[in-house]
Amino acid sequence: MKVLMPYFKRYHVDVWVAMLSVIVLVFATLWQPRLLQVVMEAIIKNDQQTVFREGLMLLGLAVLGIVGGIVNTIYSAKVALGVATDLRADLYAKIQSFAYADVEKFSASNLVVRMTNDINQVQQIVMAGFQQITRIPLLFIGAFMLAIITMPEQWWVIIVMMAVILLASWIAVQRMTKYFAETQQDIENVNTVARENLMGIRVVKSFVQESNEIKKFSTASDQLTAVTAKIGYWFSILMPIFFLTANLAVGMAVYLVGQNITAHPGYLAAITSFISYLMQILYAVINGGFLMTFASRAFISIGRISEVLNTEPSMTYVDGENAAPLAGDISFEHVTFTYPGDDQPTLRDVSFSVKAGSMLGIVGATGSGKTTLAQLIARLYDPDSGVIKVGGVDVRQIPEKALRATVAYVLQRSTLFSGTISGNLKQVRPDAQVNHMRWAANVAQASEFIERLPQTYDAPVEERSQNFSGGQKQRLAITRGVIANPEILILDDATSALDARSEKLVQEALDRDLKSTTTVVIAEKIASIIRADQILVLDDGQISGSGTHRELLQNNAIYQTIYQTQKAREEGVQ
Ligand SMILES: Nc1ncnc2c1ncn2[C@@H]1O[C@H](COP(=O)(O)OP(=O)(O)OP(=O)(O)O)[C@@H](O)[C@H]1O
Repeated sequence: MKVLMPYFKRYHVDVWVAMLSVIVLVFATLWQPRLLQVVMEAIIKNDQQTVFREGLMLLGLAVLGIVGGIVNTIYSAKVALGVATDLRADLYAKIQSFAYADVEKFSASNLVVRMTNDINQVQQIVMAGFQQITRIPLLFIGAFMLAIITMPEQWWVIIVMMAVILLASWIAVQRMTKYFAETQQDIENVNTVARENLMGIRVVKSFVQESNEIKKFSTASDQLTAVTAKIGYWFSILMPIFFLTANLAVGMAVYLVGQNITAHPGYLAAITSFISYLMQILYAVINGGFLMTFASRAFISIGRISEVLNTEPSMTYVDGENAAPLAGDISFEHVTFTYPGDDQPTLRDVSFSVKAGSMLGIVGATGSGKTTLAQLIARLYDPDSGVIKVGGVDVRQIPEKALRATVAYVLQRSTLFSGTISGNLKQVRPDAQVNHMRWAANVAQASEFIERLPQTYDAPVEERSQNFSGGQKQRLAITRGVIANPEILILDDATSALDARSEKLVQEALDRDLKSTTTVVIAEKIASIIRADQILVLDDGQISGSGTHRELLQNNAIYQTIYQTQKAREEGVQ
């Protein structure tokens, strides 16, 4: 709850209005049975004047109660909405500050549930809290005292009723808290299955996996249903217990009063008032129970939100707004790197250096660590040991903006954001004009298809860029990579969906138009890196050889094997 305090402070006026309006509402609620009793006594005595006067007051009190209730609801909603919005914004900002590894640790779908479902739980508890948190104790204590004042000899009826209700609530809350925690986990599972299925819908369809996917989804969904049903079960038995107990209490009170009503005719008015107070006590206890179950659920959500807010990014950047790019030299000095949670390093004692403006090719078997190495240049992770330098500076000493201005990283399957082509390009270069876009698209061999689109550079990019083919997406990603004319351009299998001719044209354009840029090309095909100034051969996380194509062909067995295999395959195709 402590985590919410700073947020409440921002809305302190609304908080006060919500709390004070509750006092008005409770006063009106508690005083109505009292006035009703007076009116009834006046009716019994046939005192018209009192009936009229007190009746009017009763009406005024009812209106006051309604106004108090409305004001309280409006202001509670304002606080709840404001707190939820601010909390969501802070959570989002925190996630943005995370290192890549931190996002992987939580998983994307888990973070989405925390930003949506968990925040909704908080919003609901804040709303319910400001409506009920002062109302319940005030109503409970007030109704209890007034009930005893009204009929002192019936005190034990109230005590027995409360004892039964509180015991039942306590048992139910104990059980339900456990199920609430399970619910959040099950919601996450349903989200993960649905997300994976929808993102990979083409694979699902092409491998006729629909029925398997339906089964997977049903299992996750059935678990959620089962745990939700258990919560429902406890609610369903709780309510009848509450009402049965209250009705028995009312019956008992009426029976006891009935025994000596003839001796005390005034009891007739008092019993009405007494029953009203019993009902108010019941209302307070039921709502208190609801609030507690709600709260136990919301506390789990608050805990999950706090966990994200309290996570310190595993990687931080040195302060500085300096966004001036560094030179394009790269060096690795005895770099060893292990993925968080793994026990074996993925890269071991990797050392090499690349001069600015030259081309580095990286080849190796699948899983040998090529992408990992590229990610370290872009500082998506920090190494366990060793130093990585860009422009002669340890990457850990480079402000984030400067590093991003220096290194552009194009992946095999880069994400384009929904919006427009120009919007995507302007994310990298905010001042980009059409001539800049055209230049970059020419390099990436993308201008031809972009300029055939009716809206050219303002053409829409749909969610997950599904309105473009694989090759078009790669060309757009390369366009985005080159538009800011970076000092270092990493192409991580970024031309895999391009035909050989287009790939050659991209390479020629890079040589021609980005002469001073250091290019790091990771490729399956040796043809893609054959002209590199230096080629690294990675084998199980280690550099097995380095040199030009010619040198490696002479002295590196792994390189020779890859080359011969690819050559044989090509000749077989021809
Ligand atoms: N985020 C991650 N967490 C844990 N292990 C990972 C992660 N990413 C990659 N790995 C592991 O690290 C090793 C190297 O992966 P990497 O992607 O760098 O290889 P690669 O040479 O680029 O492979 P490919 O040619 O198939 O793309 C693999 O064994 C992989 O399973």
